Amino acid sequence: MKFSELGLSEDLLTAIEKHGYVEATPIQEETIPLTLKGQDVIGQAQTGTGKTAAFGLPILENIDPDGGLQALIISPTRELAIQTQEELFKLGHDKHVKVQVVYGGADIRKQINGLKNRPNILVGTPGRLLDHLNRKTVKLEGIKNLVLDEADEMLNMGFLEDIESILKTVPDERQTMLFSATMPPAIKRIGVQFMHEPTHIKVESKELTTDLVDQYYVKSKEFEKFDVMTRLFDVQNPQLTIIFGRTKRRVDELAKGLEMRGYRAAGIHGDLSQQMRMKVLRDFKGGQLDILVATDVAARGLDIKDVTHVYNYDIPQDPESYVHRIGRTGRAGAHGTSLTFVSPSEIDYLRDIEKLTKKRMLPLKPPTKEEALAGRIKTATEAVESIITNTNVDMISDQADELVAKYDAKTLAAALLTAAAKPDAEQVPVKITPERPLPRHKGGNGGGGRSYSRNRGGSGDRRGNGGGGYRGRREGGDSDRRGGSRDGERRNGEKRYGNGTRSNDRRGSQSRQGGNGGASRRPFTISENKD
Ligand SMILES: Nc1ncnc2c1ncn2[C@@H]1O[C@H](COP(=O)(O)OP(=O)(O)OP(=O)(O)O)[C@@H](O)[C@H]1O
Repeated sequence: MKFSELGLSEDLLTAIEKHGYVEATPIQEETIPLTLKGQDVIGQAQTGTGKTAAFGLPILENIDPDGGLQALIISPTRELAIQTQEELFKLGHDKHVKVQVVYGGADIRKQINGLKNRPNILVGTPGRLLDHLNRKTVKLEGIKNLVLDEADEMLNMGFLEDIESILKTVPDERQTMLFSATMPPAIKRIGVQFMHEPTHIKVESKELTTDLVDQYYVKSKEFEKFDVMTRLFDVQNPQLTIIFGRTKRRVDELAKGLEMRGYRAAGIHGDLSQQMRMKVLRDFKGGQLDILVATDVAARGLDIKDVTHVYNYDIPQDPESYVHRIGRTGRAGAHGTSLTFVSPSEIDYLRDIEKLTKKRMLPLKPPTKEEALAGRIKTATEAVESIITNTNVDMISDQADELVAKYDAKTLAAALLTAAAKPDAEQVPVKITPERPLPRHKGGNGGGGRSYSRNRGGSGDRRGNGGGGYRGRREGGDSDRRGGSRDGERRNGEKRYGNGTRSNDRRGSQSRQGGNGGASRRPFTISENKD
């Protein structure tokens, strides 16, 4: 359906067109007319289907740019808050709508100065919003529209108290919107208490996850996982990848290990400074990194273009988390692949996920060393071909002549391929501290039977609670349940193989431009439904 049929004004329709949107997505089509009328809405649709614009456009439509603060959007993570601010700013630019973002880990004085400019829409994370409320640097009495983005996350026990405190200061006569791809019934019941006769719009689809993502799993023992993963990289040749780990320590170690093996990788989690978090994300978006290793801090809402693969190095404890993690790929019509490692004792968790998503993951056999090497050489061959295309022979003609006089063509080609393939990289020892597998649980609960008790877990160690209470989170949305993070371990991706140029790096720019269309992603072995 065209946006022009949804009741939006010319100003916004022009902005939407500039933004490159042609047709409204189903969630936009169904919710925009209702929200324009002022109704409370729970909007549920698959990841990457445009929920931000679904709640953002009606808000922008009704904003009076001279009317001060009228809308509040609460986000679970800083990065998501920033992203939402940016999107609404762009869409509302022609209408001169002022959109500000406040989040933890950033200079509060700058935010206070910004707030003096009387924004119309405020996007924020709960902790920092509360901070501003306590300092009286923000007043919410003019709020007409309230959005809890990633609503189930916002209403889980880690955030609920903060949300309740914030909502006490927002007028009751407001429009409230909850949006998420997942909405467990127990959480929805909590949310409804903050709403007035809401309509639940659930974009019906057979599955909860988008069918644009091919979902695989690999059975693997804890100590084998790292090598299996890098072998999978060799055969799959992923272009832009997010790896999710369970703890901050895990994320640090994986990022470091990948760098040691020559990959351009960096980690992101809640113990890093906000500056570092933003730098890592910027580098990933800008092509300076090929692999982002993350805790669940990056699982919700982040919209990064062209992520081709999501790897769950650790299977998530709750099925909803899986939906959001793999939803970082397969967005806005693009295609993606996800792969989840599962230890033999964690298989019940996998089945729980499948019950929630109503989709089977396909089992995948770990590639052998030989298959991995073949994958590396294939990628290296493509890299060499690209180097040849871009080589200016005249520039190093004399040295080239010398080499040609000394060696035969095959030796030269093999040397070039070896340099590009770095077959020794797999030998670089990488030690990843073993994590205990998730506690066994009997008779999968299908994602519906967890108790959303009011225990507030904070950021402590949640392991071993057997999935009883929903996990607790603090600002930053980091679900890390254990400490042990090591700040600043991230190193420059080129260090280890530093004498090569970046374009010589097989994980480098070549692999990003290559556009291999998935052809080189295929050759890995699929053994159908062994479990
Ligand atoms: N009507 C549209 N046409 C084309 N692209 C769109 C449209 N609406 C949104 N998009 C784009 O689709 C991508 C995903 O949108 P968005 O981030 O809002 O998804 P989401 O449903 O909120 O996902 P998640 O559940 O992961 O938060 C964004 O890049 C956005 O700009």
